[in-house]
Amino acid sequence: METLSENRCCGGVQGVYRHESTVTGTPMQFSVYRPPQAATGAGPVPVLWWLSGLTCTEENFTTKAGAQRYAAQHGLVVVAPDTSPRGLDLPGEHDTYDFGSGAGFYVDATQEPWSRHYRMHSYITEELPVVIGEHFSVDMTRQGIFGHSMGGHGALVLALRHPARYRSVSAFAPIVAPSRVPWGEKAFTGYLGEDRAAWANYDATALVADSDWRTPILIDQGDADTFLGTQLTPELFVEAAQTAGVPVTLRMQPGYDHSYYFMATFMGEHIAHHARLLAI
Ligand SMILES: N[C@@H](CCC(=O)N[C@@H](CSC=O)C(=O)NCC(=O)O)C(=O)O
Repeated sequence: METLSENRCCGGVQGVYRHESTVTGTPMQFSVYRPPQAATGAGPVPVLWWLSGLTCTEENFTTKAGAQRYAAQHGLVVVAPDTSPRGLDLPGEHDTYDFGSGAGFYVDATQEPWSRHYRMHSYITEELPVVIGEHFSVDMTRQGIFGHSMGGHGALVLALRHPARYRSVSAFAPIVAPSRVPWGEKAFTGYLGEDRAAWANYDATALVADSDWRTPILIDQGDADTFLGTQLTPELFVEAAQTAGVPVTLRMQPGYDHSYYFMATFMGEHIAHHARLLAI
């Protein structure tokens, strides 16, 4: 692992790192915030994973979300991976903002030419945790996950598919039913193929219908978000969760849009939500 930068922040350290991923077959960058508690020798601290949305790298969350202050307050390491492999030039990979680079959708692609490199599900659940565990003082028995939009989709899917791994989950403006909206249909067709049966493994609304997840899920959604009705459809997830007995709170936030200004406003409440569940 190579250190690209480290800056003192809120009493801890905000770092950016790079490693060679065998899962994606590319170099991958990620950011890690270490709170002051991680430096005092007080013992390993819980890990909170952040998954970003379309067009993001590991940097957007680090510079725009204002999460470090709250992570420091609660003593959480926060890891933010990139949103796709980089450094490739697959056909069409860089042509549109919602597919290919910056748009890995947290799936393991099965379709050529994506299947060799676009394996973000395995990267985030298998390879990166090992790297984090080796290099940082973290308690891997206490992991939570949250994210935004495409990353909110990723957070919900990873938590529902790996309930023994993640103790807490929340999301900002998540794409909750990718199989049924244009962003998801485009990505899943490209990465997973035409057979929609294969899509259900990566669709939070399909997954929650058959889930025994029982810790509270927090979702914040701005009602002035221009993607709300067409791409995000949070009511579909809430309905399926309630039917399955999965506790979910959807907070419609008046006047807020899809931006990091919205997320920065409620970031403290999301991190407190995770800290409460990870303290158990
Ligand atoms: N360029 C696109 C929209 C891109 C966009 O809004 N990206 C969001 C995530 S959207 C869902 O995953 C984002 O987080 N952007 C980075 C940022 O720093 O704001 C369009 O114009 O429609």
